[in-house]
Amino acid sequence: MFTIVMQHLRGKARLAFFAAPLIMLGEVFCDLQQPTLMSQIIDNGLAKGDMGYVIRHSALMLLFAVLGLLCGAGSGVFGTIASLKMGEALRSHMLQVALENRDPAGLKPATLITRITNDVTQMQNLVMMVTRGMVRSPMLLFGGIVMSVIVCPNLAPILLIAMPLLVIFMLVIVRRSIPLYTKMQQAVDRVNLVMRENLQGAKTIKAYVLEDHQKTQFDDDNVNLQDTSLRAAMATVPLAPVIQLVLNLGVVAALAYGGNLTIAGAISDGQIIAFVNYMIQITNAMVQTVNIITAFSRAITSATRVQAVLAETPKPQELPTTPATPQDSSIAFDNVTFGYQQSEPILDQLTFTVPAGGWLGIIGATGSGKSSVINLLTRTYDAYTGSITIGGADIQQMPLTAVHREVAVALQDSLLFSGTIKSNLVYGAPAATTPQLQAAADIAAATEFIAPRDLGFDAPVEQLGKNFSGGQRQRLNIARVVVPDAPILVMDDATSAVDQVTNAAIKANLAKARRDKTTVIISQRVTNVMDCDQIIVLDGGRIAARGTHDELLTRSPFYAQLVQTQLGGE
Ligand SMILES: Nc1ncnc2c1ncn2[C@@H]1O[C@H](COP(=O)(O)OP(=O)(O)OP(=O)(O)O)[C@@H](O)[C@H]1O
Repeated sequence: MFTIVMQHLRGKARLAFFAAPLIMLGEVFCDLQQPTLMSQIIDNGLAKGDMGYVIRHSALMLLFAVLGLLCGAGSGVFGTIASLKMGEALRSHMLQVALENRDPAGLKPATLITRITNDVTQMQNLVMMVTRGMVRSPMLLFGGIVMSVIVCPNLAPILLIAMPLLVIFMLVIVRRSIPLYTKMQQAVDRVNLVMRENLQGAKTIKAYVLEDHQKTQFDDDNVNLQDTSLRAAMATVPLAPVIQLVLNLGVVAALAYGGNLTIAGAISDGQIIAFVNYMIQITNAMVQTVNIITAFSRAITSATRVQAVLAETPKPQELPTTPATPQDSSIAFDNVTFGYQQSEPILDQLTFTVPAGGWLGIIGATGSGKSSVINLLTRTYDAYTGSITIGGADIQQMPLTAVHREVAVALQDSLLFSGTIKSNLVYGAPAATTPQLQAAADIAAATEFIAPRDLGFDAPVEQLGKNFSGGQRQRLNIARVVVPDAPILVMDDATSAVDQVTNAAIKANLAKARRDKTTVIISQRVTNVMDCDQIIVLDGGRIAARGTHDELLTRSPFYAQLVQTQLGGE
């Protein structure tokens, strides 16, 4: 946990982290002066009727109080800065890990969100408490004990009995509470997951009239969260009252025993009052220590969960000493075999080539492996056998960014981000000009719904593109992928939600814009692939047939059947 905190405290934040406890030492020093000064006022001022002594020492008490206040405020400001900056750096690091992770299966969004928000907040709380309390509490505790023994050694045995009992009690409670806090964080994860699914699937839930069912399920998870939170809180509840009780009994013992000693003339009234005051300071310090330990136990659980996310950091890509550079935009798969789980091959000994400027169509039943081909081409997964080259360059020998510059992919799931149409279209080419955006929108047949909007390309896009229809989102997605004009364009079922007429227009526009540029069309619609130079029919991860549209009509019963079903007698 300390490593994570220190790694994310940089520059001024690290300075603030160390400055806060140092300044806090000033407050502790000032606080520790008060009981002694009070005792001196009673014994040397009031008892002897020396009002000058009383006034001078009262002024000194006031001075220490003001100095202590200033030190406390300064320490608070520095502690807050350290805590906020650490949280900011840690959140941004975790988000970066999540974004760079090439196998998103390891990081489920719901748990990731809880970890980035809730768990980081627990760690921030700890930083805040550590910077203020870590010095204050032990110093007040230690200083209080030392000062009380110095001021009134006769009453020291009371402390020697009370303190060890309290320390043992605290350790037992903390040991019990840590596993409970782990369970509580898991319950928060579960509530987040269910809430996220319900919000995302709101339409489906309504369509199946499942509102009550989903609500009951959510209530169950909520009750579970409440139970675990309550049990975790209950585990630490006895701490403060027990500490208070033991130390109050100590005060009573000090007054009773000390009273007898005063009568016997062994100690003065001022010494008893100072001792009792130090005991109160010790009590406060112990309660603060308990709070810190509770925050520690929560933060340790959170740190473990945060560490699990940071551990997903992709290993830095080992760049080849001489990176391969594609000579052109041709693609070659040579004997490629791949499975998401090693035991189950999804692609089996796949071999095909697309010459530079060629158009390849890939068609096949659902689950036949069409998208997996593209997952390999874009290096989303690397664990395959055989070789894949672009322009003669092995993609394993190319930096990932170079692969992504070569290959632009329009996926079926057209995810838009909140912002404007323009901010979405320039994702792959930040310097794109308005005429370039206009040309891309024309190709994607998106101009017809962009132009009528008051702000045109500056029109707002809501979260996930909710203010556009499914087909419109796909058209914006196609425009976005066309803007950078990559050497290789892949359309993976990218027009599945677009109507037939618009689909035909997009197809014609693309054919014109990318006449001599390598293009791969993956589709369930025969019309989308039938004009390609070469069409591959995939079946269970194997190439069942290949050829032109006319050739496949005779070579592939599956293709012929598709044509018959989709085009009828045409
Ligand atoms: N990330 C993944 N982890 C595990 N298995 C996967 C993953 N992605 C796909 N698969 C499996 O790989 C097989 C091929 O999936 P793929 O998405 O390549 O098929 P597809 O032909 O594109 O299907 P569709 O036309 O339905 O999009 C399927 O059986 C699928 O369940």
